Amino acid sequence: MTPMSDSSLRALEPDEAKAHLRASIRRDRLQRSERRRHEAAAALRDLVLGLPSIQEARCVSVYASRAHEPGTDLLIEALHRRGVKVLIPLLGDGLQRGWGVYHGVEDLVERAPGRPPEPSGDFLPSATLAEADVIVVPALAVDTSGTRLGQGGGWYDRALMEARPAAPVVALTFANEVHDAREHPLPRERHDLGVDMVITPEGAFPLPA
Ligand SMILES: Nc1nc2c(c(=O)[nH]1)N(C=O)[C@@H](CNc1ccc(C(=O)N[C@@H](CCC(=O)O)C(=O)O)cc1)CN2
Ligand SMILES: Nc1ncnc2c1ncn2[C@@H]1O[C@H](COP(=O)(O)OP(=O)(O)OP(=O)(O)O)[C@@H](O)[C@H]1O
Repeated sequence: MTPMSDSSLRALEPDEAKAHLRASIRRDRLQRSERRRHEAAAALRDLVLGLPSIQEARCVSVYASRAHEPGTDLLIEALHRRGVKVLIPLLGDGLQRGWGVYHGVEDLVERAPGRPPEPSGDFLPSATLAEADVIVVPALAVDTSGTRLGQGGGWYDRALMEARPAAPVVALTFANEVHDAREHPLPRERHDLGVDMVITPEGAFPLPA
C-alpha cells in the first residue's frame, strides 16, 4: 500500500484508515538500525523507571517486544531485578488472552516466527491483569487525545477490560508516531480504549484520560 494523504484517510472507514496507517508505520519501522533500536530501548527503560507510579509498583505488565517494536527487553530485566513481578502476554489457542510471569531473559523465547517472545511458565488467565499496578502496552501510533493504534488483533482492547481502573496504561512508541489530535487524529472505533500516557525515547507525555 502507498502512503495516503490525511484527507484521503479521513474519507475511509476507520478500520480501513487504520490498515493504511499500520502498513506505512510498519514499513518505516524496518528502516531503524539495530544500534538505534538498542539506544531507544535504553531510553524507554530509563523513562518508564522514572515514573512515580513505577516506583511503588509491585506488579507491572509489559509486552515482550519483537525486533522492530519499541524495545522492552532492558525495561523488563530492570523491573525483574528490582523484585517487581512482570506479567507478559501469553497467546493461547486462537490468540486467547493470558499472562505469564517473567523469570529471566533465557526463559523468554519466540514460539513461532513473527510471534512475540513468551515466558515458558504457566498460562495465567486474562483476569490476572488486575494484579498489575502499571500496564505498558505496544502501539504503532498514539494521538494526543489518548487514542492508540495497535497491531489490529484487538488483543489489548479486550485484555485491558480486566485491568484495575486506577492502573495507568502507558503506551510505548517511537517519537514520529505521536500524532497531534487537533491536526492528525487517529481513527477511533467504539471498542478502542484510550491510554493515559505515551513514552517515546524522547520523553514521557501524559494524555487526557
Ligand atoms: N510484542 C508484542 N506482544 C503482543 C502484542 C504486540 O503488538 N506486540 N499484541 C498486541 O495486540 C498481542 C498479540 N499480538 C500478536 C502479534 C502477532 C501475532 C501473529 O500471529 N503473528 C504472525 C506472524 C506475523 C509476522 O510475521 O509479522 C504469526 O504468528 O503467524 C499474533 C499476536 C499481545 N502481545
Ligand atoms: N472489546 C472488544 N470486544 C470485541 N471485539 C473487539 C474488542 N476490541 C476490539 N475488537 C475487535 O478486534 C478487531 C481489531 O481491533 P483494533 O483494530 O482496534 O485492534 P488494535 O487495538 O489495533 O489491536 P491490538 O490491541 O491487538 O494491538 C476489530 O475487528 C474489533 O471489532
